[in-house]
Amino acid sequence: MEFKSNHASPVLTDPSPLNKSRRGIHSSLMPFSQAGPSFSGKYVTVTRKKPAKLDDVRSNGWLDAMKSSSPPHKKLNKSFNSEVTSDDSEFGYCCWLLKYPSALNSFEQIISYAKNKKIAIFLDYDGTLSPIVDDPDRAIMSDCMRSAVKDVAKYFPTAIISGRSRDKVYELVGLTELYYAGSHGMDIMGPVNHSVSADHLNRIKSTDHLGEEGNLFQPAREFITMIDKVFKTLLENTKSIKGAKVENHKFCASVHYRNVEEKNWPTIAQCVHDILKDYPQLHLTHGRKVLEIRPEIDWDKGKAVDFLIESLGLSNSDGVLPIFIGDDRTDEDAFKVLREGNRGYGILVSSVPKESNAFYSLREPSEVKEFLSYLVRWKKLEEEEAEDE
Ligand SMILES: O=P(O)(O)OC[C@H]1O[C@H](O[C@H]2O[C@H](CO)[C@@H](O)[C@H](O)[C@H]2O)[C@H](O)[C@@H](O)[C@@H]1O
Repeated sequence: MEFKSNHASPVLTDPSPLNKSRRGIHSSLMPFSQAGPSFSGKYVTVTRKKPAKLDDVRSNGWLDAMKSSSPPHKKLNKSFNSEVTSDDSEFGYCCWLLKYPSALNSFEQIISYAKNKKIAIFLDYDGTLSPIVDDPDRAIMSDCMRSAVKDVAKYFPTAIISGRSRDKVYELVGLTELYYAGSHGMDIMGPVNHSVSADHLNRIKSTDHLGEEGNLFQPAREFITMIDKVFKTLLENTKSIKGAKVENHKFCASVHYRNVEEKNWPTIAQCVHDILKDYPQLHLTHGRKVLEIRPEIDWDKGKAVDFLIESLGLSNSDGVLPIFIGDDRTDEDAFKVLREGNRGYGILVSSVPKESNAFYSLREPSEVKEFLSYLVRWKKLEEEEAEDE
């Protein structure tokens, strides 16, 4: 079955830059002219920055990228609900499942491949362990999810790799038995007891939230001051845009537009563009209704997965099966690393069809919880059987 077509395709193709060659926002995409005040004739006229024609922005794909960056809210779906629409989208989803089968329905297959292998679990936070909500500060993980993650970490080395700051994600998850990587993997606290190759020069010994010794790896250390400055400027420049929210993740900064009226999205884009113009050492990535400014270094969630696998002493082995579960564009880097090396499974969490480097899919965080519980049950059983033998 062909999923991609120009019309009425069930698949949301992703027009945003997943690859590094399309980083940043070209100035032609911006809504305002860059010219300053001009003076003419006998009257002094100040040329106001003019909003660009929406059509220009649209034809360049910028607004499309912003729009397609997250599925619509459930509450919106309801208000526009019609049986035909929901049947159509359900059909589209079922077709999509042929390409990205449900990890729950494919569980037997996954564990048959995992037999005699050591599974390592990598989890994204927002949209994977917690549902997507309007206010990023209210993205709370349920108690059942917390206990599912806690259980899985008893049996498998488990790490959370989030776009949020490491401190923030630890605060939200609150489990001491995991490894945490914040800022899209630019801030990793890994285990200390395994040797890591010498090229990871930014690795230093440190203590974790419990005061335990760990290996702290921060490849973008020199950007901390710059990101803080960028965060403050963004805060100032977006303060008049209703609904805009800026976050400082220490090694990257985010500008949320989920709660901003669509007509103001070009203004958000302008603010981000202005920053990128001033800081060529930074670049843009897209998340779910969020623009993120990151250091221009060769590091992402995929590299973070590799780093953690090595830190855990699990690299260089056919006996390891890494599984990464995530929901947004930044998770694609990790899916890609696992797919390219044929090393493990990426599982995309999505309730709508979209192109991905993942192998399997789960519809929403509740299915993630179920999948983690399946893994625990299977492992327990395997251990009990081994004891009986
Ligand atoms: O890598 P993640 O753990 O998935 O973090 C990615 C971003 O997550 C947060 O934003 C997203 O979730 C919010 C709460 O549900 C939602 O309001 C927002 O629209 C989403 O983009 C976080 O606030 C971002 O800073 C992270 O980069």
